Amino acid sequence: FAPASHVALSSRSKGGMTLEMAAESEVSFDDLDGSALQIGVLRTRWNDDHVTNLVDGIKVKHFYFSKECCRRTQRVQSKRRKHLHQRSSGAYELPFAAKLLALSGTVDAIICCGVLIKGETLHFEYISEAVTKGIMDVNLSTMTPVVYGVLNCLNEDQVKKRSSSDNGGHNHGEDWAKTAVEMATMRREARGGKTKNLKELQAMGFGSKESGKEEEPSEKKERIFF
Ligand SMILES: Nc1c(NC[C@H](O)[C@H](O)[C@H](O)CO)[nH]c(=O)[nH]c1=O
Ligand SMILES: CC(=O)[C@@H](O)COP(=O)(O)O
Repeated sequence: FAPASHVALSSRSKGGMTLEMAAESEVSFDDLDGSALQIGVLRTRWNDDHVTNLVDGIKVKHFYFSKECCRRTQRVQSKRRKHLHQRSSGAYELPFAAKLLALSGTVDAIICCGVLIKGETLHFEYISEAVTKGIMDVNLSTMTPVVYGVLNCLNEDQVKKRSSSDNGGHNHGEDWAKTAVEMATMRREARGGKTKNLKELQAMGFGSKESGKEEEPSEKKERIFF
């Protein structure tokens, strides 16, 4: 096989060897329209600067679909600021916050955004595994798409190459935003255009069997936190 320096940046996994990074996105998406969707972004305060870069990447792609969409989304964002952007302390707290947000019924998809960097102990391995599993659990137990926007890196250099387009890097937040829109659209289509499905909520212990009607989120209801 060729040494890393001889291989194009975008062919990271060829020949079973580990290359330094892939600058370009390795996945393509169809044209997406996120204008009617509410995407919740949960981010950590750990590794604040890197996570802020990732969230900036998410916003760029979340709002890029059209100018009209951009204006509308920003309006919704300022009205529902709390729904769209919440901070948790560390990555370990993300699945819990995501479950709360999913069960609030106010969003079509969630992006959990954080950065774990290996230290001296096994802490990194345990937290990474728990967060990965926790986020998948929230996906399936709440039937809300929760995007895994967590970088698990051995050093800060690896983080920089994946959280910023500077110096030939690629901001993964851009792909996470597209993934959220794609999955939220898939969920809406599966539900015939509705945000909430009463049967699903009942299966999770929410909603009332008597009402017999599908509930849509109400802006007037007092909500704590989300
Ligand atoms: N070291 C990192 C952490 N550690 C904190 C944990 O996520 C958690 O907040 C704590 O164990 C309390 O439950 N978090 C990150 O997001 N990134 C790190 O590099
Ligand atoms: C990912 C971590 O939590 C890590 O920074 C902890 O560091 P250490 O293993 O040196 O305690």
